[in-house]
Amino acid sequence: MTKLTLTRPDDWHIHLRDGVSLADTVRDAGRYMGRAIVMPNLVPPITNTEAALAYYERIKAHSSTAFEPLMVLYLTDKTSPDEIRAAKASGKVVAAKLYPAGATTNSDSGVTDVANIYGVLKAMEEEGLLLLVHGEVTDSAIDIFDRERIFIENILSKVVADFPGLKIVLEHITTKDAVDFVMSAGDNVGATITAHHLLYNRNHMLAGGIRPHFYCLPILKRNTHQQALLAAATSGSKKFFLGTDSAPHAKDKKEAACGCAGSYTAHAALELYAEAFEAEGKLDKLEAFASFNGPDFYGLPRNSDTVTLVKAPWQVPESYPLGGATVVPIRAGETIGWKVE
Ligand SMILES: NC(=O)N[C@@H](CC(=O)O)C(=O)O
Ligand SMILES: [Zn+2]
Ligand SMILES: [Zn+2]
Repeated sequence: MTKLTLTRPDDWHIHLRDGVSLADTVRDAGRYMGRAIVMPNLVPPITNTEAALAYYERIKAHSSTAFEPLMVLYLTDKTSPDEIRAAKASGKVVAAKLYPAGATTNSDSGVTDVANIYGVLKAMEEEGLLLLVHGEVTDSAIDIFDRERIFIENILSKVVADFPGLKIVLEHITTKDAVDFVMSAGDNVGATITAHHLLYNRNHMLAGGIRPHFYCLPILKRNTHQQALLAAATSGSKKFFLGTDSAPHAKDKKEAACGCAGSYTAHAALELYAEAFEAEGKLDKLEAFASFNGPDFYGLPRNSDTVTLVKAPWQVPESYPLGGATVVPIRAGETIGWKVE
């Protein structure tokens, strides 16, 4: 196949950052994505509706296309059920995000114990606001490669059991354990999968030299987990959908003795997913994953126009501008086989 037309996709998990970076991140995200779930882990985080609406306007000011940001509240130990009701009433906030405190980039104000947000989760269940989850435990005694599995076993399984009416997205899943958990849960539990977790495993990051641009959280796992993610994404199951977790950090913050977590893929998101699906012989399943399953899960309409991917290899630049700095994208200096027309 050399040409593939699909319903316009959406990105159900992206980091657009703020300030001087917005012009660059919004341009990349808005090239062909119809909508994007915009992560709230700014400094300071988006913890209330007023901040979410102000952030929405800042994003829109940089968008020359119909690109529509879908806003997310950042849950803390102090979030109130009233804030959830205000968020829902705004019409712009569609979800709230659980970051276990300390689990990832800018998560210090996150939730220290899910018991602290049970009243909030109840309100979300009643209001129909989705719960998005960074699914990793933060216990320093737990091996970093086990943190997603243990989170599912010890925390998420209980939340799912206690709130059967709450729609939950386990974000950026990285393990066979997560695939199995989501598959065995009810229709109210789904998951996003990144392009980089489909294309790479921890060997790409660590064998033959350490490659900091592959370092993201949850961390790339072994090949058997990558295979489970590929099988899930291309299975046709409605539970799995596109969320790039494109998470830019300036080049010097990545290429450092203690580098930041996050990989940039918004320059070529659909193109990278197409490669992964093609390698599996499952390009016919890309449209459901990229354009149908996300809106269906969120209860939003599918986009009505299309985008076309063509087989036209191109070389990715060594870096892209990011505010006054630069970001090194996934596949920098190398070739990608597909291009969106
Ligand atoms: N994925 C990452 O490694 N980093 C994200 C945060 C996140 O999504 O966990 C970021 O904001 O940089
Ligand atoms: Zn995360
Ligand atoms: Zn993320």
